[in-house]
Amino acid sequence: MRFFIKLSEIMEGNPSSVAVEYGDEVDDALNDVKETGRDQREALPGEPKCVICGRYGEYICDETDDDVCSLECKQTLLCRVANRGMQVVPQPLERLPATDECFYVRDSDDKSRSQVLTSAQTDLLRRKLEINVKGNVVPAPILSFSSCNLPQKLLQNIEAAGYEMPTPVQMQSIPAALIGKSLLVSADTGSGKTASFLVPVISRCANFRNGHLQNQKKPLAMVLTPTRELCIQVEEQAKLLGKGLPFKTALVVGGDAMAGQIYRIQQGVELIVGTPGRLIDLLIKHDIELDDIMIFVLDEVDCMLQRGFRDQVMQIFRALSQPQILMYSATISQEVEKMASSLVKDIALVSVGRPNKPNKAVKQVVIWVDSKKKKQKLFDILMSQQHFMPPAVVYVGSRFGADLLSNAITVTTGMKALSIHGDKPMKERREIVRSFLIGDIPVIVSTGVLGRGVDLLSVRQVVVFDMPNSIKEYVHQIGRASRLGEEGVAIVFVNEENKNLFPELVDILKSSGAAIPRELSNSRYILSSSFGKGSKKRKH
Ligand SMILES: Nc1ncnc2c1ncn2[C@@H]1O[C@H](COP(=O)(O)OP(=O)(O)OP(=O)(O)O)[C@@H](O)[C@H]1O
Repeated sequence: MRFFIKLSEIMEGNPSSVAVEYGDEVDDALNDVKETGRDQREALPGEPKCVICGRYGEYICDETDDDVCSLECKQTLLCRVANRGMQVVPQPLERLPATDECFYVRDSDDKSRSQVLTSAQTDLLRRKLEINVKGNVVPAPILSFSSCNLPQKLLQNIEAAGYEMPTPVQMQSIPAALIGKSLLVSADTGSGKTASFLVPVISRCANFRNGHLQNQKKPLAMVLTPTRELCIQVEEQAKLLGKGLPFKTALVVGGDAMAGQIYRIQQGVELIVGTPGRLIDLLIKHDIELDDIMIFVLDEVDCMLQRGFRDQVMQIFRALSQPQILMYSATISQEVEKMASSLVKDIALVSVGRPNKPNKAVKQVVIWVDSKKKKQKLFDILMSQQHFMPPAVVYVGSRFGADLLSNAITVTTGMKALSIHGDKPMKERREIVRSFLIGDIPVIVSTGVLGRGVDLLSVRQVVVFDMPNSIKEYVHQIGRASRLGEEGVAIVFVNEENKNLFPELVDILKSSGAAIPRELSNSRYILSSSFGKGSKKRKH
């Protein structure tokens, strides 16, 4: 059984006969291939076993010759192999995996420049990469960074960053954003959304500057994010990708002196990255001209359009002259879709993978534990050689709680743990994140400030000590345990106090194939919520 689709056939073949190859069988056979390990049966004695999960190894992975039970386990296998540094991509532009987020088309020669997909090929490619698109005139996904006329220097910077191939969300949103489309994009945590807006922002800004010689350089693009930490990270990545181009950035966040930020903007920058509060402050107190802003990015858009941020974001938006808007998150509700569509006419909606669901690469281990026993349970985990995988982030619900818990960890386990939250000065927050990222601190206890967007590269374990207020935030928090499909673990403490989240949490756990603690599945809050779907709900 051959376990791949040949991209060369998408590219060259007659669209009506594009073959998805599973041995000699075509299309229909696709339905028979097990998507996940859960769809597969146990192996009978003497039968091959999946090298990942041990179920019936019905298929042979072409790239490694190992037995696997499903597309999901094949993906996991390929990720592992890739992480071990083995070359598993067989031929440039030859093979495209069925649902493999971390296994992309390699851009190794110039062939891709001339390749234009027909609409049938585009549909097939989108189906394979789980890309859904709604809206008019959305270009086909790109197969390589070099296929969309990016400035040469930007291509070099992308390569220097180690990005060999675009991820699926980049494949679709980069070409669409480059032609000026406004987009609402949802894709998994850790799937490369940041570069998917930075690449077009940098390209469009650099091209504009090269084409318009002006003395006064007003900002051309603005990215808003909900936290200072995320702004810092986005600006750093923008600098890296924009190096050597006419592309300067300014960071506008609270906690840093405003004078320096204004000075920098007045010297002429292309991109402002900031939090809404500080930006409004700056706009009210100082004369910053925003009329040249042509791209407005809302990262973590669902959070940015929530009460709390929405008014500030709208105030900033109204100060701009109808820019292209790019909006991104791993969690986008219908309400956000409606709000986004009302902001801008002719918006395109792009979603990659399973919207609003946790990243499949994060294993969720949910433990029922009473509030009074949570600390001890956490200490047990941190002191267990088997279960502790530093560096780890522990998420709590309050600033005070973060301080108390980090002290308690240090006292009880002897391990260095620090807290991070909104009451700490900016300088200290920067230093804490830096020490954590370079491995000086094995455990960081955080409120929501590190819950969304931040790319904590080496983190493979998070502990959700206090469940956040919504399942959306939960999806983002546990998403810190995996980047680009690498496997991670989220240990999650739940108890009766989180009852308002039980129905959604159980749905999420079921859809991820995670074990559900007995107390949770037997809870009357679950039983009553699933009782007679469509009939009236009981009131508690
Ligand atoms: N094409 C690529 N090739 C290799 N690595 C990439 C590529 N694109 C992005 N990355 C890396 O993948 C990691 C995750 O990307 P990023 O932080 O943008 O994810 P995200 O989708 O914004 O996640 P989240 O929703 O959690 O914010 C980063 O370390 C980034 O540098």
